[in-house]
Amino acid sequence: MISLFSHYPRHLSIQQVPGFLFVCNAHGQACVLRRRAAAVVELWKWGREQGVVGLDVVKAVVVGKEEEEEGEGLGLVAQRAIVQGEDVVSVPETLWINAAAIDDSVIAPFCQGLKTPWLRIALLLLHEKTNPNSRWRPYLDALPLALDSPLFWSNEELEELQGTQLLGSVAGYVDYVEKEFNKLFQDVIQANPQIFDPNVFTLEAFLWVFGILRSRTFVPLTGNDLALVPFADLVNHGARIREETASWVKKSTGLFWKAEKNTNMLVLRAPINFLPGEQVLMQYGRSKSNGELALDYGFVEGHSMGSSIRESLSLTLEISETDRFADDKLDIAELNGLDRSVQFDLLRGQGPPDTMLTFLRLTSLTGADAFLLEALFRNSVWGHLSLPVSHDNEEAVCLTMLNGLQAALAGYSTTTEEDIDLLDRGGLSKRKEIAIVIRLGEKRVLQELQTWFEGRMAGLDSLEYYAERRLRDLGLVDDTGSMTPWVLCFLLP
Ligand SMILES: C[S@@+](CC[C@H](N)C(=O)[O-])C[C@H]1O[C@@H](n2cnc3c(N)ncnc32)[C@H](O)[C@@H]1O
Repeated sequence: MISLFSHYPRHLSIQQVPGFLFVCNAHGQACVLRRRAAAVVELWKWGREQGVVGLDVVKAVVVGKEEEEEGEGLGLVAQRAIVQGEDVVSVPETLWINAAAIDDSVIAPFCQGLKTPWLRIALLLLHEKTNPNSRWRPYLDALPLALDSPLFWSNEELEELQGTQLLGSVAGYVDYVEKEFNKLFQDVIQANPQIFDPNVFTLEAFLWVFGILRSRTFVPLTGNDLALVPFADLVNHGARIREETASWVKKSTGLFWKAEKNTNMLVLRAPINFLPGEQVLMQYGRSKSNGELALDYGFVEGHSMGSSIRESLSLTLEISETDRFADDKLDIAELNGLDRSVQFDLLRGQGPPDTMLTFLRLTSLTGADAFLLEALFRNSVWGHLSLPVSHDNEEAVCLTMLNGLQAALAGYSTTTEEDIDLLDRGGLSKRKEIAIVIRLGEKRVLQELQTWFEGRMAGLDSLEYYAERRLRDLGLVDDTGSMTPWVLCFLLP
């Protein structure tokens, strides 16, 4: 038995807290943007005082129309021509919100046992947010309050994601944040209410910080070096940026013989040329799927972009524990760097990956083909499985996939045609459009796979299988598949 698709709850219960953290309607969005645009004036003043370089090269503005819910929020616009590779803005580490800032803060003693970098930063960010005299005040005032990642959608909005893998990921992320928060609440917050007001350090607030960190931090300031960098985090994503070179670059400045004067800078480097008045953009990740873009940043590259590279889906296949050959199959999988359960990333337009087909043949191996599982074949079996093994095995692979694909497609509440029609008609809210682009993309990948496996099923009789290949390798059949004359002589009475 193969478990094809991970099953996730279809309905989630994610509470949205009205008020200071989340303001979610279109009108609220416009107000928030106006407030943020005003806060940016103070931010620029603060940045100049604090030694940020390049604040005359770019200006922060509301991108698109303020009243438009669909906009990109704030963005950086070039005030003069900027050339590819130029250091646009450089922000000294003294302004970053990172591990070093925590060490300098009153909350440092409470963070000592905390291993997870984002939780430590969450504590600092929320602590500073409630401090009117915070040294990051102008930055904190310019941060968005509402985020469009599905982590922050209402249940009604999440309904639009019914059947999608993204919905499962949303549930997984919320669950993760909740577990981390509960532990932190017990170990740190509850025990120190004089420092961490339990009315401020709530699950909703942590989810907001989680969303802020996922949407505003970039390599190399991720993982253990996680840092929020004011100014540099105002750069938006440009689908047209094809360059893979990093736009966030960490630089050490100063004189090497005056080591104590050295300071780290985060440089926002131009990935391409920008004309005066053009928005300065970076590439958030060429290999990110629309699902990942939605989860991390709250936007997708829509179907109008005419590109399918963002349409993808992960498929988890596994060796059933009840399979009588499970141990041998697992042994072979492990010998080839895989596990009992393997996740495959499927991209639109690319068909099933070769490793997935090989793994599927392994999981489906049974009956007369099971001789390939014998120890004698242990080192060569993976190579044999990379090509069709037998009619029965290949048929089992196709049937398993087709059944799984059909079940997955049945989980969506709309058809591809309905989704395309909705997108073509337009007038959708930002979140609804994200949901439609996601479910359409997933369905297209699934349907493409369906077509591929149906085609394979129809052509089972014309495939070459292990037995024929073996005869050919031994020179017992020629390239056309006919028995060589001496074998025929031997076989004929
Ligand atoms: C690093 S911040 C960039 C600054 C942000 N626009 C702001 O208002 O503060 C990333 C966020 O900007 C928005 N964003 C960036 N690029 C976008 C794009 N191409 N389309 C829509 N929204 C975008 C998303 O809300 C994303 O989560």
